[in-house]
Amino acid sequence: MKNIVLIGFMGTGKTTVGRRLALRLGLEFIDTDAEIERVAGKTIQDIFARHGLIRFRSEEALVIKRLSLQGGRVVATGGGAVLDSKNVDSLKKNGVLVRLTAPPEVIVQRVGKRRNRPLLNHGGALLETVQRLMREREEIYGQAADFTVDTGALSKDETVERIVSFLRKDVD
Ligand SMILES: Nc1ncnc2c1ncn2[C@@H]1O[C@H](COP(=O)(O)OP(=O)(O)O)[C@@H](O)[C@H]1O
Ligand SMILES: O=C(O)C1=C[C@@H](OP(=O)(O)O)[C@@H](O)[C@H](O)C1
Ligand SMILES: [Mg+2]
Repeated sequence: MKNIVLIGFMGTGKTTVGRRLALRLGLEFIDTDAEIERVAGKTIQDIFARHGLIRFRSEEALVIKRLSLQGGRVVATGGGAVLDSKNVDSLKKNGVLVRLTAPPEVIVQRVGKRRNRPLLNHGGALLETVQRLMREREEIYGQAADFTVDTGALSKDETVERIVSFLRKDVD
């Protein structure tokens, strides 16, 4: 069985929905950010602050390469994971890629509570930063995705059920 891989922008719900989806399907859950933190023994914020973005991306690529060797799990990626086409190739070899989206205003609400995403923490206007990054990444997410769920007006469990029905159709 392939992995079910959640991709998409920060705050679309990859980590939260991924964990629920794994429970729902009785599969193991893995979050690439949590795995990077475990391997490095540091938080994502620390890795960015001490070593920078490029080092974070290389840790992320290593984690993705390794986890793509195994199937049958739900994988939540970090929002920038698919910016590197090598990561997309690794994830696609052994996984179906489900993209989560949400409007920028919803993203701002969701990430607003906990400012633990270094790329959104530079002190500028949050909505504008989200809109700009989203525009820059839109095409890449769209090309990588096998299926897209707009989570903007959905609860977490409704999002899970959309993914489950897509997977059922995919198997038939
Ligand atoms: N309908 C929804 N779907 C997914 N997440 C939601 C939803 N409504 C609120 N959230 C909240 O949005 C926040 C960001 O979710 P998270 O899973 O960390 O996103 P990501 O991993 O894509 O950055 C969490 O606090 C989550 O509980
Ligand atoms: O979009 C990005 O470049 C990032 C998204 C984050 O993960 P989430 O999408 O789970 O917030 C995390 O990997 C890091 O802060 C970089
Ligand atoms: Mg996440």
